[in-house]
Amino acid sequence: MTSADFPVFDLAAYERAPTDKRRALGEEVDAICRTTGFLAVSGHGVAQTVIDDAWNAAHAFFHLAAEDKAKARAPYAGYPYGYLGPESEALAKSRNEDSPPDLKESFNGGPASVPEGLTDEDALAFCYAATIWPERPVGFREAWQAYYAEMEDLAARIMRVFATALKLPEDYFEAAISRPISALRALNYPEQAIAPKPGQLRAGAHTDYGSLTILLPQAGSGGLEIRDPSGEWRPVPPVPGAFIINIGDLMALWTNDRWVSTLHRVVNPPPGPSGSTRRQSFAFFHQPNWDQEIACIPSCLEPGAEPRYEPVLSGPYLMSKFRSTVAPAA
Ligand SMILES: O=C(O)CCC(=O)C(=O)O
Ligand SMILES: [Fe+2]
Repeated sequence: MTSADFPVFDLAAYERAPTDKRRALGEEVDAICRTTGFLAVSGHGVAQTVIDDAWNAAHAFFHLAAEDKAKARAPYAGYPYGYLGPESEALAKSRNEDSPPDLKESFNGGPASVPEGLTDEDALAFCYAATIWPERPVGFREAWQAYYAEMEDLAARIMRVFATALKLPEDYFEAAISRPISALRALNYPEQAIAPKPGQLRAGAHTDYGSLTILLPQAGSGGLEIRDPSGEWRPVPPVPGAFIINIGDLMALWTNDRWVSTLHRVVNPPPGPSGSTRRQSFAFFHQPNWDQEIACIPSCLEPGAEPRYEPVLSGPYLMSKFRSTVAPAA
């Protein structure tokens, strides 16, 4: 692992390594997840063309006229997929903090198919709801789905690293993520011609809700910050050729807070012509099976200690968090 300011984990090197070396690398990941849970992953093997095609498709979508983007709009507030227009979400509300809406718009898509035999009505109405695809740009859906599939695969590989880091068998999480309900979100943070309201950010401070998030911030961009263990806000740099990974609430719950689901946010660019830059990112939110119970992993419990949290179900937990962030119509 190389580490200047920010840890970079070489996934290809890990996967090539023999068991004892994997354990040693896992210990480094454990140390990171105990402090911030944010690291860069290189050696991921995702083809650059897949990344570029999805990135360019999202870029073209966000540059359509507002009425064209609106054709792919989510049909009602709280619907998870399709286009969510400007100021429709306030992430800080997921932590019961009243906040103006985030200065962003997004396009969101869910799992490619519904698992056979799934009948849970909430699951069907929420995470298996249809993605509202835009008609333009041409090829958007194909590029999106190719990137989504790569992210799902990468997330499963990282979950194997996490199992090793927790000194568990590598396939420990496999059954819990066999029918994942992950979501991919393309984010556009527009140029800020008008000054933000007091307390209004590009993305308010929040933790992510699921198992792990795979972020691709725009190359060379700033704005993403994490609150480090000392309580200071610290920038997370985009790392060329790597994805930024962070763990979410379910990993903290699973590990009884051995690992931290770190607070993060996207701050506004400095005012003025040079600072009013648009920023794009991709966030893939990996989420265990809808009906998977997430409870403290026995080996994460110190002898004599009690679990800190009641178990939750992956899907209903995600749904309640997501719905808590819906901003009232302006
Ligand atoms: O855009 C980014 O870099 C991060 C966005 C984020 O944290 C989120 O949407 O959960
Ligand atoms: Fe986030």
